[in-house]
Amino acid sequence: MPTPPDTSKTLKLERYNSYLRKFHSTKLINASSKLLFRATLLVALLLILFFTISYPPLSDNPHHRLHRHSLLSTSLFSVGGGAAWEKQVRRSSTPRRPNGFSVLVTGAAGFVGSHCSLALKKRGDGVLGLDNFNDYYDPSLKRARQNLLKKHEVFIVEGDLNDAPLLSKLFYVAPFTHVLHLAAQAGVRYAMQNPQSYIRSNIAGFVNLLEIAKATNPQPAIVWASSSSVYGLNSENPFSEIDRTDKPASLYAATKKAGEEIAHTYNHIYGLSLTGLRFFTVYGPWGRPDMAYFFFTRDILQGKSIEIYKTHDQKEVARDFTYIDDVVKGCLGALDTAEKSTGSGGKKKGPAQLRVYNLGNTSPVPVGRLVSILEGLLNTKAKKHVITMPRNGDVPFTHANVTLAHKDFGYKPTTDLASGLRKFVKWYVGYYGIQPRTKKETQPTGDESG
Ligand SMILES: O=C(O)[C@H]1O[C@H](OP(=O)(O)OP(=O)(O)OC[C@H]2O[C@@H](n3ccc(=O)[nH]c3=O)[C@H](O)[C@@H]2O)[C@H](O)[C@@H](O)[C@H]1O
Repeated sequence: MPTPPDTSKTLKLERYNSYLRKFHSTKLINASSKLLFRATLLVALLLILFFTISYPPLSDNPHHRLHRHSLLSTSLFSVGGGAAWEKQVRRSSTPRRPNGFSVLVTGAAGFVGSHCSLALKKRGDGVLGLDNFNDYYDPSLKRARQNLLKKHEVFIVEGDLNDAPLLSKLFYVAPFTHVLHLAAQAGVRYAMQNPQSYIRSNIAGFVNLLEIAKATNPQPAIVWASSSSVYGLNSENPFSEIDRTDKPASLYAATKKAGEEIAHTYNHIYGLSLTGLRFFTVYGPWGRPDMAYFFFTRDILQGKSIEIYKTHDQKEVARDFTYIDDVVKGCLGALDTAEKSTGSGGKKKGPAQLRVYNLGNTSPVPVGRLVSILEGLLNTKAKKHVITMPRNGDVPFTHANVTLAHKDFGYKPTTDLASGLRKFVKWYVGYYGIQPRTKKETQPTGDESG
């Protein structure tokens, strides 16, 4: 019988191989588990880091518990410009003086907005600007104002009042104590060309801002720009805050009047502290090119004719022109005396302050006189064309009684039209690089009337 083959060696070898296979697969599993564990840990750490930078703990920022919910529910972590952007928002809005304010200034690249932002920043308040840089007038002027503010460390976020996620994010990132709401569609006559823009900015945008502000915790106090135009066809003289304002002459005026009523509602339901300021034809350096004193200056210098309105009963049209520095003092006075809102997170806790003030110059000047002052300052005779005021929403005259603003925060305008226009013209020729004309160069031209 043949001897059976010796399998003991083969068996041993197989057992050994199987042991080796088991050993290697266990090692492989261990290694991949370790790798998976480390990767998970890294991702977790990165996530923690991201949320810590983007959203400080609520205990650090009690301002917006509600907004955390809305931000999460609508996936708004991506709103704004990331961590560096948020840092800029925080830095700009943080006050540098003890008990300083943190103010959101809407319309910060605008005329009144840029002046107020600088004044607040200079005294140590935190200021964050918001502006949509629309092209109602030359946006390069708004960019120039933005650059000026940047030099003074005021950051302007580019965005629209109607952008609720953006506003929520700003209120979440920066605990504003105050809002100075100056963003608006301005201009009386333009309302006939583009009525919807007045509804979008002055009504829908304002309501959007109030909706966000009322939901914050604590709510900010709000000071906002109303207008002398709310007096409309009022015939009381001078205009006092207790006079009727139910006869607006333009859609612009109607939207500002609507703003005052909307302010009443948010004060009544939610306890928001609201102060409306009725500005009277504000003028000065860095002003608005759509306003008469500004484009009269441009047209006089370019030798173009200008139209001076007279009333339907052949009287001169007059305005209570108010110099920007006086208005800025009024805005800061209103902010300083604004009481805290009483509501929190959308619930009213008690009665809150609701105010309206005239901010005018108390001294109306006919438009013809304004033109004479400009002619003197520019050493140039204007080509005047006097016409009956078109039916464009203009009112014949404005005249402010400022007793209330004086009593409550010491408002006292100190700049007459001639001194204010001198400062404006100095800025204008400097900004546009115009060589001032000497008396000899002046070309006398006859006044044209029509
Ligand atoms: O107080 C306000 O609440 C408003 O003030 C400003 O409106 P107004 O007082 O109408 O200023 P502005 O247009 O400069 O006309 C000045 C004068 O020139 C007359 N005017 C105007 C144009 C023209 O071609 N000829 C002319 O005689 C005109 O009849 C008027 O008498 C802001 O623009 C407005 O946004 C709002 O803030």
